Amino acid sequence: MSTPVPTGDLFPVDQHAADCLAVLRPLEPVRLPLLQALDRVLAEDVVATAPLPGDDNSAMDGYAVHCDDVATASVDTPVMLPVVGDVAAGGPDPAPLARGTAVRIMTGGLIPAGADGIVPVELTDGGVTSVRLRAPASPGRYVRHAGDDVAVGETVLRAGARLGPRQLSLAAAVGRGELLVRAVPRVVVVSTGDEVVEPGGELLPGQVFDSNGVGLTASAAELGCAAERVGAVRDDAAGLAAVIEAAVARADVLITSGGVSAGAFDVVKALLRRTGTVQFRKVAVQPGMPQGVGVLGEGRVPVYCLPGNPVSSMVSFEVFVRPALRTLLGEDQPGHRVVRAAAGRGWSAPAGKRQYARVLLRPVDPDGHEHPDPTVTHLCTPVGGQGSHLVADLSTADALALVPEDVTAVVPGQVLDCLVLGRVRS
Ligand SMILES: Nc1nc2c(c(=O)[nH]1)N[C@H]1C(S)=C(S)[C@@H](COP(=O)(O)OP(=O)(O)OC[C@H]3O[C@@H](n4cnc5c(N)ncnc54)[C@H](O)[C@@H]3O)O[C@H]1N2
Ligand code: MOO
Repeated sequence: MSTPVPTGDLFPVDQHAADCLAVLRPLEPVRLPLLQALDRVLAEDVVATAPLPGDDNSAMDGYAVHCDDVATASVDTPVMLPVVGDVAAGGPDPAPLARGTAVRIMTGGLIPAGADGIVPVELTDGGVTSVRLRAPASPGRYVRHAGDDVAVGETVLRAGARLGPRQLSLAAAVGRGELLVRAVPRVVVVSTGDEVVEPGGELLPGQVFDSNGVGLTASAAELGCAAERVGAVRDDAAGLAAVIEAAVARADVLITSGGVSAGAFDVVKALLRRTGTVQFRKVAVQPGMPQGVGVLGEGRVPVYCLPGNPVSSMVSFEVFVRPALRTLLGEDQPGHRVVRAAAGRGWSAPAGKRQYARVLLRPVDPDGHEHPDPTVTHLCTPVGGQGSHLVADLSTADALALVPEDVTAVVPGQVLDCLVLGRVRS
């Protein structure tokens, strides 16, 4: 892990983000039948071993002809040709077509050698032994050539692609029955705190529902991880140690919330610091200053210890954990989706910390007159409140506006990079 560069006594945001990636180890990929690979991330390049289409074939039901034989055909002067056979899709290789003859051909049927055009059945009398053709054919028209779509040796899907229906269909079309895909990371989320209780019950004075556990687990699941929420664990070192040990045994990634600041009962920090493999630090970020990162157990399972304040835990996930999980998922572009937005109004930011302000986005005027810089696509305005406990305002936000460490006041019109929140998949 990297050595801190001084930012006062705060740890630089980018170094913490780099450490969050450095603790990852790639998971073994698995080979799955196509339909089980839906929504998974491809772990291999898929290369076509045959052209697509595989052969020259007809795009229409009609008649395969020599174009020269029907050059004069029209409604008033139809051309009659003997029909020497039928070609169905999937049928045997047809015999070469002699001049002055036609074959009835179906969509997908192989073009006989010599034939260079198709007359669709609608422009004929549909004859079986002989056919009256009311229109000419032009060479190559309605013929789908071998390799039109995909050439032999072409890479049709690249490792890192998310496999949706169209990608699976393409894999099938080039002849694959199975694909090598990334394993689904098992993510276990452990909430901590004596005051934290199961959502849906009754609250006693001072208690809060486990909103962090729900939000973090849903965030990991939305990315495609197998996410499991462990209900709140009490601030008791022995109990927490047992829960964490069990979680590490079945997890590829462990996320904790709470217990990482300076309080007398911050057991996550107290317990995991003793392992020597988890670093706790105050990161130069708001919200989300207290953070832990490291590995646990013989399997060196990555662990991210996020602060308990609800907005801090969710923003920390977005900034630090989301890119790590997307990397583990094998996505080719695990970074944040960023839009550039001009501030609709000003607001204050803390000195020496990078602020991730919760903002609403709206697209700038599509005529482009609203902002002279064409890379600025949106306007951003802060949601009601920026406090680390304001989950209602967080839920309305579209993005996190990145306010650099040296900015203490965002002025109206200032251009900021904004990390778009919500489902963004490669
Ligand atoms: N003296 C100091 N106090 C604090 C500092 C500091 O540097 N010095 N840092 C502050 C900052 S910034 C943050 S963020 C919080 C982080 O605290 P912890 O990670 O130790 O979290 P807790 O103390 O356990 O809880 C904080 C807050 O969040 C509520 N909480 C906790 N877990 C959940 C949950 N699963 N669902 C919903 N809400 C939860 C908890 O009730 C507390 O209100 O520390 C500051 N203090
Ligand atoms: O840094 Mo804390 O995460 O703002 O409340």
